[in-house]
Amino acid sequence: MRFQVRLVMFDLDGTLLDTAPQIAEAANRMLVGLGRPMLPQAQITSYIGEGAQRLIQRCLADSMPVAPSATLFADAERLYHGFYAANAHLSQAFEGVMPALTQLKVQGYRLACVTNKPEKFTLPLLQQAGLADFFEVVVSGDSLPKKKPDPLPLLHICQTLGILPAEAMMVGDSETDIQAAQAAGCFVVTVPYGYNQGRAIDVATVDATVKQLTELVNLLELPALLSGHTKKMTYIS
Ligand SMILES: O=C(O)COP(=O)(O)O
Ligand SMILES: [Mg+2]
Repeated sequence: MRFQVRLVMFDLDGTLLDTAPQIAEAANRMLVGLGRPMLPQAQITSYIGEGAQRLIQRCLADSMPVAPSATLFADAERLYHGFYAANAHLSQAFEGVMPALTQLKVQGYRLACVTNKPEKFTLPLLQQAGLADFFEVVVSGDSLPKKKPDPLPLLHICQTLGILPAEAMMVGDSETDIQAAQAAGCFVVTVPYGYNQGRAIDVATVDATVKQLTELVNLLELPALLSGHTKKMTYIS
C-alpha cells in the first residue's frame, strides 16, 4: 500500500520562526530580575524545544545548585512570560517559509502547526508573522494533556482533519519533532537551521531533510513516498 502525503504539520520555533533571539532576551531579563547572572544566547537557544517551563527550569538550574522552590519558579515564569510577551513579535520567519506555505496551500495540502510553545504566545506570533491563516489547526504545548515528543498532538491534528497519520508529514527542527512523528506513524522531514538542543540532526533517523521549506514542494511531488514508513524517502537535499 502506498501513502500520499495530504497533511503537512509544521513545528514553530526553529522551523517557521527564528524565535531564539527574543526567547534568549526574555530569559536573560528574567534571570536579571531574579538577581542571577545572564547566560549566552547560544546556551539558552539549546534549551528551546521542550516548552517554556523546561527552558525556565534549565536556565535556573545553571545558576543554582538545588531545584527552585515552587514560589521561585512561579516568580521566574511570571517574569519570563511578561518579558516574552513584550518582544515575541520581533521574531522573523526563516527564508522560504512564506513562499513554501503559499505554494503548498495552492497545491491543496492541508496545513497545521504543532509547537511546544505555550498557547498564549503561539497564535499572536503566527498572526503577527502573517502565517496564521495558512493553518487549519494549531496545537500548542499546553493545548492537550501531552506535548511533543508524545505523539498525541500530531494524532489529534490528524483526527481533527480526518487524515491518516500515514498520510501526514511532520516538518521540524529537533529530535522532539522526530520522536513525535515516528511514534505517531507520520513521515518526518527536518530543517538544519533550527535549534535541536544545540546539536546537529542525525539525518539517518529522518525521511528527508530540506535546507529551506521551499524544497518541500518538490519533495512532496516525488513518487517515493513509501509504504509502512520503514524505508527512507530517497530525497536528501
Ligand atoms: O517552546 C519550545 O520550547 C519549542 O517550541 P517548538 O515545538 O515550536 O520548537
Ligand atoms: Mg522547534
